[in-house]
Amino acid sequence: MEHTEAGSLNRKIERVVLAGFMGAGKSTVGRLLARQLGWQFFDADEVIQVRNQATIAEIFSSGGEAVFRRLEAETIHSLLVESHSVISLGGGALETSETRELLLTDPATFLVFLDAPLDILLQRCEQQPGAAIRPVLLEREKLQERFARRLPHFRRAHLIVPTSGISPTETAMKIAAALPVDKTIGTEKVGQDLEHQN
Ligand SMILES: Nc1ncnc2c1ncn2[C@@H]1O[C@H](COP(=O)(O)OP(=O)(O)OP(=O)(O)O)[C@@H](O)[C@H]1O
Ligand SMILES: O=C(O)C1=C[C@@H](O)[C@@H](O)[C@H](O)C1
Ligand SMILES: [Mg+2]
Repeated sequence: MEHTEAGSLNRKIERVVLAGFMGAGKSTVGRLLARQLGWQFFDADEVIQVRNQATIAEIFSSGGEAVFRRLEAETIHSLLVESHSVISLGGGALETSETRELLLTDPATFLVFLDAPLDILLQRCEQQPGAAIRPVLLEREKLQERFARRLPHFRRAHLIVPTSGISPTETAMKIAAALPVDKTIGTEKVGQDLEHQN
């Protein structure tokens, strides 16, 4: 596991956001992590579909990828007001630069990249129901290119968690253990307690 420089700063975290390619485990781990922390859970892909009353496949086929990316960016932006929440992104969300910068610079957001090699990710996706109609999975010849293009964005996350060979529960536990602590508040509290004693 690897913290980037920004990821090792102690600060008050209101939101954990999970990023990674399709099959990385964002939805599975996000749900488990939210339960562990007692926080709310949002899956950006689900929220997009509910708000637009259309499946992702329908949005791709009616408006193309560009329309989907705009709806996706708006949805993620709107979720960033929620506190005590775990938010799982779609696999391509960090390709939108505004989303990327927002998630990396918002002081209350902790961005986690769930990492695994492409062959393992594809095996996981194939085992899931609905694999046959997923727009990005269907464009086989472009997958390697998408993966390579996204990797540098993912690797800027505050925390990188390799997920091969471990379970979703273990992955969620590792993230919970690596969350920054809010030392500032702790110090103030200690200071206040001492003042009361004097
Ligand atoms: N260590 C692990 N962490 C997370 N998921 C794992 C792990 N090992 C195996 N898996 C499996 O991989 C699959 C990940 O699927 P999931 O839908 O959570 O991915 P996702 O990142 O949300 O993908 P998408 O971008 O398609 O929404 C699940 O079936 C999960 O059980
Ligand atoms: O990798 C991608 O580009 C995608 C991943 C899914 O989570 C969905 O957001 C959608 O199918 C696009
Ligand atoms: Mg998902």
